[in-house]
Amino acid sequence: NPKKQWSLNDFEIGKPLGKGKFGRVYLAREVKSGFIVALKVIFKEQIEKYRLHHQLKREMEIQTSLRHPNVLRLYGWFHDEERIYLILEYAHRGELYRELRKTGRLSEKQAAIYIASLTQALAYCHEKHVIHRDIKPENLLLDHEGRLKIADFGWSVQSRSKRHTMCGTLDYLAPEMVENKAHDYAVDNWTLGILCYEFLYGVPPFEAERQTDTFRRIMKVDLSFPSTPDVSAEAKNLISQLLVKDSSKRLSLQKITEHPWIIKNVTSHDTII
Ligand SMILES: Cc1cc(Nc2nc(/C=C/c3ccccc3)nc3cc(N4CCN(C)CC4)ccc23)n[nH]1
Repeated sequence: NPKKQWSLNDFEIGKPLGKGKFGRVYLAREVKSGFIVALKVIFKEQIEKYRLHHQLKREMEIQTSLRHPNVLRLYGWFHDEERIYLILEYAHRGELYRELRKTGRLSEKQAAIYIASLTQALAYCHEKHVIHRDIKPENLLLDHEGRLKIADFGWSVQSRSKRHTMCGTLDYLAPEMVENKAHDYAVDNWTLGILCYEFLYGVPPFEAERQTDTFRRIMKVDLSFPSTPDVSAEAKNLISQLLVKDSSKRLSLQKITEHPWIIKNVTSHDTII
């Protein structure tokens, strides 16, 4: 229940799942119910040192308010002297990018299912005036049914106006973000194009040795499709309609769900549950 005041005594802490910038994430079990969660522990001095108090507060408000099958739940939080604890939904199959590294790349059907799930999650976030801005494989988790969950709303913002803040690694950033220009919801549409390419080819489209080269390739939208693996024309068509420099010309989330490649590969039951 959301109003309960949680404390560390309510949980048995399990193995560490990963280490983020500001603390670690642990497997944990709520003692009374036996309910499994992921407990994200953040050190207050780290937050104060980088003056991220307001950003963390915003991440928590945003993630608490979002309820969608493809958005990782933030059930609640508590703090003690030195740390803040976020009680997060546990995704049993871990990080999507590890699956991507293991298999190299995904089948067109699997890639389309993930893109359709992400599109539905983003459409939900955008109607709640939330731009995620940092969708990348590291922020995508898989639950026990292999359903995709967007995690880590650290860089998302409640937005009614244009945003001007720099964030994230370059590979996934839209030109207007890389140029530090005003940007809006359409940055997430660009990122869907990046992810779709990476799901199918195993690497992001503008990858380069040095960040300056990635920057240049993004600004030029220097997009090319290798001859192998052999990727369908529909998939390339969708990617080409998302990786468009003019953000107003990118395919809308609605149009993505209606795209032939999505229709062909995703029967609705895969993503609706
Ligand atoms: C918030 C959250 C995480 C989570 N689940 C998992 N997170 C992370 C790695 C997490 C992490 C956290 C911070 C920084 C880096 C990684 N790794 C996981 C690895 C998992 N396994 C079980 C399945 N195995 C095949 C691979 C290892 C399962 C769940 C994981 N659910 N909810």
